Amino acid sequence: MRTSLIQFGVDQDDSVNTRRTKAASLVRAQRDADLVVLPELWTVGAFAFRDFEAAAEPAAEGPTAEAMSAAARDAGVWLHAGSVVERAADGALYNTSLVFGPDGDLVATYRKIHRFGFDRGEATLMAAGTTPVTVQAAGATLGLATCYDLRFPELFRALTDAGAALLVVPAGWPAARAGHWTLLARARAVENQCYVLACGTAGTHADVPQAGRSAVYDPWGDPVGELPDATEQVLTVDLDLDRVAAVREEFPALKDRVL
Ligand SMILES: O=C(O)CCC(=O)C(=O)O
Repeated sequence: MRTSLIQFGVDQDDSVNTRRTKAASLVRAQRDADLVVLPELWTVGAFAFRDFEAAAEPAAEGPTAEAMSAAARDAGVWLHAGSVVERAADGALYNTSLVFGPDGDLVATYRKIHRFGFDRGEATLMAAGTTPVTVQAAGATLGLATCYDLRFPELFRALTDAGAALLVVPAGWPAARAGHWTLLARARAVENQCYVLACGTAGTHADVPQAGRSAVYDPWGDPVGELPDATEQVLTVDLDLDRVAAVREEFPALKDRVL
């Protein structure tokens, strides 16, 4: 399976519409991939809190879903379109990931469970999701998580228990803690014996320099592709899905769980 992680940059001189057009054209350029991934909250910027209200949209029928559905269909790829600021029917905001099939159908949504910011930012502006989500896509079971979720290994264990072989983590992770981003993503791969696809954001937005450093770790924890910095670029990697079962058979640590 070929995956392309688009380390997209949120240019705040652009309108949300322009960002959508740019992201859609980057997705359309990934026709050779089976699964394409975009980062967290790229329509607005994960740290552009003041813009969340204005950028909020319905998850399934909003303009981002429409643009990403068309881009997935045109490219003929499975698309994890990162996340949007979802406005739910009751008016609450969620940080919601969207996954589309190659026919453009929305096949999964995931509301970020762990909100970042302690007593400010996302943690006060958005409601928390409650449900771990897995979805069949591109011949594998994907487990969905978003950015700060990476610090909570119990979510990833639940996704692994639900059959995930690929843990997909779009993020807007700050450069200030770039070491944690790569360490934790790799740890999630090692402890769950899964591929981890960690798709970061490029550049700087809302005065927060981004870590970038998108990476794919295999079920042994080895990096199979890593971007070295936070420039806007695409990381394309071929995955051997049989490697998940092979690693679990060769080193069956998951079977020794007690709790
Ligand atoms: O945990 C961190 O250090 C960063 C998390 C974050 O930026 C987010 O979830 O938006």
